[in-house]
Amino acid sequence: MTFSQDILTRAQPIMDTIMVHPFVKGIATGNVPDDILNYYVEQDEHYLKDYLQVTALTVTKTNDTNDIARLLETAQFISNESKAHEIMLNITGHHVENWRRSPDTQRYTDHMYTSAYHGTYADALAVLLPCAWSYGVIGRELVAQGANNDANPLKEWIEIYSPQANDEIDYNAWRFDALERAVANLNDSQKEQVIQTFLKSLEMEWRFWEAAWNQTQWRFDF
Ligand SMILES: Cc1ncc(CO)c(N)n1
Repeated sequence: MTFSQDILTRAQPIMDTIMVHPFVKGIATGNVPDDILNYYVEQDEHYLKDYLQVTALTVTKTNDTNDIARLLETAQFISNESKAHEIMLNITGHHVENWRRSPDTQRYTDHMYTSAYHGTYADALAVLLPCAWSYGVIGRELVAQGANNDANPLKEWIEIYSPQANDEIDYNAWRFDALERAVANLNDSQKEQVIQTFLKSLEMEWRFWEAAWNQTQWRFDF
């Protein structure tokens, strides 16, 4: 079994649970309460800013110029993500107000910074991967279910994240390929560390949906 296959096998139970999360099922039917969409977008604005910065940190951890170029290209996807946010905000009529970063968002972004800053190149790739990979799975599966129909106000949101037939590069395939190369010279315990980093990010993805669904906040105002 390759390293990527091992990761994907261990990721499956978490990914299956994300697919049946009420928020994700709500996206499939186009029914998500406004408060939940607003909370999600407000938190995702924080998240995506940090995602870009951690991508920049990851760039400094490799000397492979092709990987560097690809990482910089993935940062360009951020403009699509702004569109994804606009689709949700058009439904609710909300404008981003820079709400306080929630405990779950803080925990996820702290995990990203810590892994990328203190870890190897492989750790940095692994901490970023579940973000794009899990949304790619959501997009693909919702399109396969026909959820991107004209009656769904989140149709375009789904299509932003689903792989397109005319995509020139399969970035998630490249991400796993880069990770495979990055772990090639690591020993077994270092490899296990990389898998843990990936799976923790994937659980944080589940928590991100869950936090929005439950509108999780800090207990105190300070
Ligand atoms: C939390 C989170 N994970 C993944 C994505 C997809 O890039 C996103 N926009 N937000």
